[in-house]
Amino acid sequence: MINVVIAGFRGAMGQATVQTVRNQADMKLVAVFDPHATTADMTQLPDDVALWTTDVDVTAADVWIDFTTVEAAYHNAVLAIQHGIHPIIGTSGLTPQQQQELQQQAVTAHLGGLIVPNFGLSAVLLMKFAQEAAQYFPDAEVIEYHHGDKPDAPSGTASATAHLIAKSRQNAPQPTVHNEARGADIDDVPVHAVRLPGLLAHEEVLFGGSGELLTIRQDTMDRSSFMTGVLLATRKVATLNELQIGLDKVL
Ligand SMILES: NC(=O)C1=CN([C@@H]2O[C@H](COP(=O)(O)OP(=O)(O)OC[C@H]3O[C@@H](n4cnc5c(N)ncnc54)[C@H](OP(=O)(O)O)[C@@H]3O)[C@@H](O)[C@H]2O)C=CC1
Ligand SMILES: O=C(O)C1=N[C@H](C(=O)O)C[C@H](O)C1
Repeated sequence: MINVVIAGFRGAMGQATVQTVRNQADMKLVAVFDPHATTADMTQLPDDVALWTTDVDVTAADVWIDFTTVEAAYHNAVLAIQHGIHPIIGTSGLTPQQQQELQQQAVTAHLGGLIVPNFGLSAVLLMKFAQEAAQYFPDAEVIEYHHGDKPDAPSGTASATAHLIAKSRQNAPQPTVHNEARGADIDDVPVHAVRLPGLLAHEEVLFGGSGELLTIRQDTMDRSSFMTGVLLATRKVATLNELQIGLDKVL
């Protein structure tokens, strides 16, 4: 049995994850973590699910699934690692430095974990294909589209895609003139963020070559698409011996 704690259980992703975990025969939701929650927020959950509101409450679980905010996620991951709970961080927006610090803490604690920019298979494949395309088309731009409630920009997926493109391309790209209208500069990859009601989560990568264009696009229509990846990560995270980045590490 895999004992799971979910942080951010009242949010859109947290609620979907609570339902999904509770439907698995090999998983048990032992607790939810939210410093702002009260027992009144627990009405939908069975009596044997604990509410953890402070770090001293945190006791025993195998896996910590985090869908919170960028302000909370780093602290939550530290807490999980300190208590020997494998972290699966779905929350976006951790800086490369924060990710490296957490990786170092996991090494010290001899604990595996995952930081997952996107649990959806279409986005995981988009990142893989973008990495491959960047070897042949060094000139690339990322456009991500999300629902209007998303507070962070660019998305975690777009940042990860830009890092992977930069790592993969060997030739220097054409120099880009940077001004506000050219998007954020992530590893010399321009990244553009669109926020509109009606959207959920979508990403395009445009590669330009001499007289040709390649466009790779993925569309997330429903949050259920993330749940297969969440379950896969929950089942496999204990097999990792460090804090890895990307769902592909357990595919
Ligand atoms: N990796 C992936 O595939 C995906 C990642 N995400 C990411 O997941 C995160 C959450 O998204 P979403 O569910 O849409 O956002 P929501 O705003 O719906 O939910 C966030 C929740 O986090 C809670 N929260 C805030 N601070 C803490 C804390 N310190 N400890 C525990 N809970 C806390 C909030 O509760 P309160 O009201 O009390 O503040 C809220 O319920 C975002 O970063 C998003 O980008 C989203 C989709 C897929
Ligand atoms: O906030 C969201 O909705 C999403 N966040 C993640 C991100 O920032 O990349 C994953 C997905 O795009 C949905």
